[in-house]
Amino acid sequence: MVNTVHDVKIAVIGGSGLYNLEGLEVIEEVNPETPWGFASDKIIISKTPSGNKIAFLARHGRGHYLTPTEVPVRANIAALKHLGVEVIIAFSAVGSLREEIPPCDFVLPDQLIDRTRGLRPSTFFGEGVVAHAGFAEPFHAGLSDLIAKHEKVLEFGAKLHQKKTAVCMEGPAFSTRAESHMYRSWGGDVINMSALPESKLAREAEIAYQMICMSTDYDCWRDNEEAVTVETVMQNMGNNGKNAKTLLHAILPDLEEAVSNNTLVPNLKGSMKFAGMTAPEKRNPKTVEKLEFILPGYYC
Ligand SMILES: CSC[C@H]1O[C@H](OP(=O)(O)O)[C@H](O)[C@@H]1O
Ligand SMILES: Nc1ncnc2[nH]cnc12
Repeated sequence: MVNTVHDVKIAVIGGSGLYNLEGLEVIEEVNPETPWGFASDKIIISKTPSGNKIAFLARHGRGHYLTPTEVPVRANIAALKHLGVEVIIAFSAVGSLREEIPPCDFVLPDQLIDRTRGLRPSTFFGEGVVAHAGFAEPFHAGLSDLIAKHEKVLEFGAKLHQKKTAVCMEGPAFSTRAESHMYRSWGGDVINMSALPESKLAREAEIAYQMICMSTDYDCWRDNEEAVTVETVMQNMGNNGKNAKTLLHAILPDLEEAVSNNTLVPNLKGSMKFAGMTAPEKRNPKTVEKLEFILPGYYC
């Protein structure tokens, strides 16, 4: 039941300090109702320089009125999937847990540690349809490589790091110093409050998902230094926001080509077809109907 009227294959999710995409012609704003409710805000559909469509969604809403815990992530991912989205580039402001990732550097994590507290619905399944998505590699290696090729466009001396581990905490208060040290001892490189369940739900919806983390602070593990504040985060988001837009414009041609030729590896299409466990006669018809919105024909 992919929405052929819209047929938008690429989406961008903007986080703290990134509430729009500049430099692209806006075509329309849509707000589809999903079986999991409405998205954080209207989804803005724009035209790329090559004439393709691209969707933008502000994770916390434009004006930032949703805490990380309150973001309706299932509705966000379902709404994007329903528009036809196959690829999500998700931006996030993160704290750095490593000396070598100063504020303004960008990070493409390939691993993730879940420190959310079970307050966020984190699956489209349950209620009579059981399925288990593979999540050993929580981000998309092909997308990460495609993005990393464009590191040179970053300004303000920013570097781009690949193959790092993100920690996703519940928030909204920041970590204690003890927690920050613990995350470092676990191998965490950056920390945010948004990578989960966004990445997991994208995987369940068979959407290739890569988060672009933008370092804004050193969290609070540097013992004699001031701990992270919203003020520090937003100060650094000035430069980060500019770099985010520059990077996005730089990767678009390659991304559009990869999506239209279906060359992104791994190819997630069809991956959920064989993830289901529930016998057809035992499936709850109401849940089956909801799942038709994102994975049409898979469980009916
Ligand atoms: C404003 S600092 C904490 C806040 O910033 C990040 O948001 P996003 O990932 O949407 O850029 C982090 O995850 C927290 O939600
Ligand atoms: N230090 C931090 N902890 C969690 N989320 C963040 N987002 C930006 N900086 C952060």
